[in-house]
Amino acid sequence: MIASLSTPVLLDYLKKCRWFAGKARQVESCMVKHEIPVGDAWIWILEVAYEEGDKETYQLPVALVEKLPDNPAEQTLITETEKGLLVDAIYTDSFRNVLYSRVFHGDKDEALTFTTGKGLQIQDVPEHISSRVLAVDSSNSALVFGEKYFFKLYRKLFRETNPEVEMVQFITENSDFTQIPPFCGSMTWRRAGATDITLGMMQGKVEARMDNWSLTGDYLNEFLYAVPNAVFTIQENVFEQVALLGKRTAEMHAALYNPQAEVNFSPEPFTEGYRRFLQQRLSHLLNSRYTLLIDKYLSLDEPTKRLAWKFMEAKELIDEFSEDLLKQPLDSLRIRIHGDYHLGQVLSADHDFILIDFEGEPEASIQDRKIKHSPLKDVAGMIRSYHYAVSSKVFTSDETRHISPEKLLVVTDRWYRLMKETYLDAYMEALGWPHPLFKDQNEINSLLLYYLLEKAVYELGYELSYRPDWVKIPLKGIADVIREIEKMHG
Ligand SMILES: Nc1ncnc2c1ncn2[C@@H]1O[C@H](COP(=O)(O)OP(=O)(O)O)[C@@H](O)[C@H]1O
Ligand SMILES: O=P(O)(O)O[C@H]1O[C@H](CO)[C@@H](O[C@H]2O[C@H](CO)[C@@H](O)[C@H](O)[C@H]2O)[C@H](O)[C@H]1O
Repeated sequence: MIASLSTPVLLDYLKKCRWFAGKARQVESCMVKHEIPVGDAWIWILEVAYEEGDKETYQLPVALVEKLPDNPAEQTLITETEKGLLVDAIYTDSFRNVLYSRVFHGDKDEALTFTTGKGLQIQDVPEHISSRVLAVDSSNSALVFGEKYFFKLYRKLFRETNPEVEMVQFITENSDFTQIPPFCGSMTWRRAGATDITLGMMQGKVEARMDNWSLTGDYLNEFLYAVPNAVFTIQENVFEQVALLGKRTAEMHAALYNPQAEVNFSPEPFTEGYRRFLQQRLSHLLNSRYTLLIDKYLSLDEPTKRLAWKFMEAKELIDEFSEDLLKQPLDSLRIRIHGDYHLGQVLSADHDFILIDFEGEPEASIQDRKIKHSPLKDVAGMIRSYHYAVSSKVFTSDETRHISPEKLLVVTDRWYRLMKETYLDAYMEALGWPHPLFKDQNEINSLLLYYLLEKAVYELGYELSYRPDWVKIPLKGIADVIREIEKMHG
């Protein structure tokens, strides 16, 4: 061991890191479980045990240096030791150089296996590649090589191959879909008798102007500016962008629909087991959200309380809807999907969109993230995101502060419905009809409604925990689904 650090020292450091997910939990212990040599640095595998709940495993590359780099990031220095300054090795040139070189050569040793992907260009030899740490607000760390390659160093580790590596590699190697950054390589920790653990992945670097959440926010600013003058106007280019995203989404799903693929990626029917999974997941989500909502009820404002009541009162209706849907025969198909699809996962570059972050839904276990779903789950995710975009904008919009909430709701609902319709139409048109992924329009409608509900219920938990002011957004999404179900029941 190059240095032995106590729990308080490690914890003090971890708390400075954006990627450490345990900040709000009571830590019992934090220790270095493994030390893997990489050049003149080491990768530490940390195990964090909490007073309640499951342990977590994190990756922390470390190096000993004599002096810090100029303008060090806050997370550079871990601690001072007798042997020198212990730093996060991603901030040293030598560690980054070794990573790139080993990906480039597809190098292997006892512990680490590096692979080289199709997107890595043979002329980009390690000797000529510069590197830096990218400052992004992310749950992992991002390194850039030669301004051409983006290396994601996973921080929280799972005892499995990361779904992102599987997805990006599959799309790059088995389709001609070009709207994801191509797979360029990976880094895996391999031990006899244990499952592989993914430590990093390299992809092409995107020169993105912004993500689609910000872009949509800009469109919304223009839109809301006109609303006080009783003008409802959406520029044609906004429809074009939304339709383009629908098309790119369909192309991504077409790339993932591959009947010749091996079992990991081959399409599957709606089996009994999957239906049971869906039902259990929704019921688990609902129960945990009812509990959270009751806990936080008194802190909610009046309009949010009303929406919360609507949700609680609809419990029976929701249960019936999910039972009915999962009892009826479903002949659509399931494939691997993005799984955490929203406007923030879409980068805007060269007047087009690039889709990123295929790690799956943060709350789900790594096994659940690899379950095949109808691609309508992604479609529902993006539709919910348009609802979020317009709803969150009105909280902060100066232009609309004199408009009555009722009037504002009518206007924003109209904006959302137009975006939803445009996105869905473009998606269906690009996928082509009929398509084996969907049996008929009836199944599309029911499944979409189901996934919209599931997503909004998931979001309710996220907002109650992290952004209490936004709780009304998913609650309104749930209320919309309840209205649709009521309509179906006549
Ligand atoms: N291939 C890429 N090229 C350039 N920037 C990227 C690339 N992938 C991600 N990013 C940037 O890094 C940020 C974090 O990436 P993301 O995949 O969402 O990571 P995480 O799962 O760690 O949050 C993105 O919002 C984007 O700004
Ligand atoms: O991006 P992550 O993988 O961390 O996803 C989590 O955080 C998202 C917020 O950053 C959250 O997304 C929700 O808010 C978005 C706006 O901030 C909105 O576009 C999404 O539609 C909405 O779901 C996501 O749910 C959560 O898993």
